[in-house]
Amino acid sequence: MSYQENPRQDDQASVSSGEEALFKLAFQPDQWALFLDIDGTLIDLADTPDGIVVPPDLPENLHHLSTKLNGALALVTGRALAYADRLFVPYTFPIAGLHGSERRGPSGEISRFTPNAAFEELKAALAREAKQWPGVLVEDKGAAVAAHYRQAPDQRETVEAAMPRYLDMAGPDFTLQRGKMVAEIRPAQASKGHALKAFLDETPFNGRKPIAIGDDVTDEAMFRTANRLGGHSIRIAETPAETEAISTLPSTDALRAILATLAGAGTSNIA
Ligand SMILES: O=P(O)(O)OC[C@H]1O[C@H](O[C@H]2O[C@H](CO)[C@@H](O)[C@H](O)[C@H]2O)[C@H](O)[C@@H](O)[C@@H]1O
Ligand SMILES: [Mg+2]
Repeated sequence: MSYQENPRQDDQASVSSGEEALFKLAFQPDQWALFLDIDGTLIDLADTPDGIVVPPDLPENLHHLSTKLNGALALVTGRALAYADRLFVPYTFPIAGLHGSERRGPSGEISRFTPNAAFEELKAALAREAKQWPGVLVEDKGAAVAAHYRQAPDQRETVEAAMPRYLDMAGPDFTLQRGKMVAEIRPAQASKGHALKAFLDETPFNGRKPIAIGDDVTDEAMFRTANRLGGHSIRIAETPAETEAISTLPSTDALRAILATLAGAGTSNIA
């Protein structure tokens, strides 16, 4: 397994940094909280949003790891909360969806942004126009809407040209979020960084230092927050990526292998 450090150091130092950061969970399970992005981090990317495959042992490994951290493990995703929940049945975790616009804390209480009727019309208009963009998929996520061009990279410019128009229609409560082969309009007031901080204000996350792991532009906000709070941040990146994450891991496989080890270690806690 190889790691890259940001800023780059020699390979051995990078390996130590990345692996050591995660193994802090094992040696100090009452001092750390884990924040995990989903697509491109826990789960391999696929051609379409619905094409992802959840590795069969992943939900249970996360459940065991969460138990060892006394529940201080949260998912922080751009997916809609309800969709993300379905990926990990029978387990549920504290979770932030739509890049932090909806959140279910450890108590089970859900807070979310509710768009007005005009946003429904906007989504319908985007879906209609996208029918003229061969291969582009529109994903209705409730309070957000994404236009995916992974299956039609030649449509990128068309999508990029159109989305600011839809953002204007959506108004100041919304922002344009870019991601991997996707542009989406989502509520502006939230971010993954704010979501991470909100979790840390609640039991059992409070008093712990965060480790945030992600793979995309939207995750940079939680990397910054984790770094600022004295925690650690790890970006999943097969190739060098511009990031504020303190270290990187080369693949979802590499991360899942470490999480599986952490999940399996010990009985009552990780140590
Ligand atoms: O914050 P995340 O959990 O990483 O979610 C980010 C977006 O993930 C999904 O889109 C991405 O993954 C798809 C499946 O692999 C892929 O086809 C697409 O190109 C990627 O952009 C999801 O569909 C989005 O709603 C999330 O915002
Ligand atoms: Mg991701």
